[in-house]
Amino acid sequence: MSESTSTAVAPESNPAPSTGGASGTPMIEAIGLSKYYGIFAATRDVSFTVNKGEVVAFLGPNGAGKSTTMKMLTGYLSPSTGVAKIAGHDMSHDRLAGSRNLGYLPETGPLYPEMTPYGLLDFFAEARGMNKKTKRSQIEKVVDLCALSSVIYKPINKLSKGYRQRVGMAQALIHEPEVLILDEPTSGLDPNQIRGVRQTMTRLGQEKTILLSTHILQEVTAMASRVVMINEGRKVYDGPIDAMDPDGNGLDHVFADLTGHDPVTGAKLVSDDDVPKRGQTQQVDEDSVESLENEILEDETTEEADD
Ligand SMILES: Nc1ncnc2c1ncn2[C@@H]1O[C@H](COP(=O)(O)OP(=O)(O)OP(=O)(O)O)[C@@H](O)[C@H]1O
Repeated sequence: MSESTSTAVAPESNPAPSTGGASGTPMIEAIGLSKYYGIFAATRDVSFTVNKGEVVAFLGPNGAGKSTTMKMLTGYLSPSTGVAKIAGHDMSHDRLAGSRNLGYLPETGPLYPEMTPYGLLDFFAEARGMNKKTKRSQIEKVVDLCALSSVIYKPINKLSKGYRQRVGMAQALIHEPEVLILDEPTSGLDPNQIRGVRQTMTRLGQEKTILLSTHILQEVTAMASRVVMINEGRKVYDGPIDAMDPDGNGLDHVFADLTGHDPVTGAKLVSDDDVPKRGQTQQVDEDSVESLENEILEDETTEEADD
């Protein structure tokens, strides 16, 4: 796995995408991604890059816009503005080529819950154009990797959440993609299942480029080397985990700080627009300052004339 090469500190409200180091090949690129539902912005101008071999945790509280960003990256949702690229392919215009390199685990788990894991994997392998022999060996491989052999012929909707999640993972891996986008892969699992998924991810992280969303902070240190964090649709941090907490207050504290919450009570402290971005000094709108100065000047001139 390559070292993280991103900048430690984030960004202004309208940042250029992080391009990583000179040798890094960008495999996942979010370039100014915004998604509007009416006037509500689910994400606002989100930009970041994940280079080949990186494992990046995509952090944020509930409703921050993680799934929306991931859906845009995978081509399941069209961005209102911005561009999503997988392995260099624009997912709005060249989704098929991008999808060849991509495995996606949606937050909702595998599609077609009435099928069996075997039926589902066979269906996706077929759709990916595999011949009989390749299909059989790929199914065996992912069933083994995701420890699914005991449930392979049971309907997916009768499986526990942990097994369903593993079926989703197997489906994402069936065509050996270089890039994995995993939306909360451990959500709703018990501690043993979480350990299992983390082990699988650690193994996969040796050779793949992974973006995984979570709001579990332990997950971050266990699996990723870098963090991209969003809050209420905006990117608030992009950098290595080590640089997130320079004062040693703990990741819980940093998470609260970056999302404008009290680190002790968890209560929301300020409106999103007032939450400072890490490394961002308060921006002064020079146009407003100038117009305010002009107004004051006009007032003073009028007063002088009145005198
Ligand atoms: N189709 C939609 N129409 C309107 N609003 C939506 C739609 N989809 C998502 N949203 C809103 O966009 C915001 C971001 O949602 P999103 O699911 O991306 O957040 P998330 O970070 O993945 O949250 P969670 O951790 O709870 O899964 C939320 O306020 C959500 O209610």
